[in-house]
Amino acid sequence: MSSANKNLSEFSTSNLPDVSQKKFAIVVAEWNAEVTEALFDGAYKTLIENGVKPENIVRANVPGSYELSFGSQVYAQKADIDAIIAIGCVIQGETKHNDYINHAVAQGLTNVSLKYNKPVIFGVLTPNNQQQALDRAGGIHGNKGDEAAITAIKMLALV
Ligand SMILES: Nc1c(NC[C@H](O)[C@H](O)[C@H](O)CO)[nH]c(=O)[nH]c1=O
Ligand SMILES: CC(=O)[C@@H](O)COP(=O)(O)O
Repeated sequence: MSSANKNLSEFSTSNLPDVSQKKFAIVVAEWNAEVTEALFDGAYKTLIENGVKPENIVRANVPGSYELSFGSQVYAQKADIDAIIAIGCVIQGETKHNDYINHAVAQGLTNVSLKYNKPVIFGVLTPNNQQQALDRAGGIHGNKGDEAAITAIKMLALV
């Protein structure tokens, strides 16, 4: 389906669970920081807007998206962390390097989530170019960070 001129991050905030006592870790890749900082800002803002207390949000940085799996695992094994949001942006280059990163981090985050029985949200953009990334980090297609935060909250209704 074409994504032209659509906000790809539209979501419902009805029937969200009470997360006033829930603690979130946001793990942020430093590669493409202009994009990942915008995604983090969106995720943080959305968590707060939907009932999460500032003191219950912890942030950690990792060098690149490939390291998001390990960074997320560090927090998933902490008893007081209820959900993890992994933020990254992997922009296609000349080689297949981005494909390997994307597949590794998608599978890695899934593995962490299942191993520790906690929501680990895939807040990683995989654009073909910088503009596509900016469009999805507060641009014409919304902010994937907002979407990742709502997803984390919704998943806590299950556990
Ligand atoms: N090119 C991008 C990278 N590359 C770095 C890797 O994520 C990783 O840190 C390195 O391979 C060492 O393990 N990372 C991104 O997040 N985004 C990119 O566009
Ligand atoms: C996705 C990346 O790691 C990127 O820096 C790789 O670029 P290239 O495929 O041109 O080496």
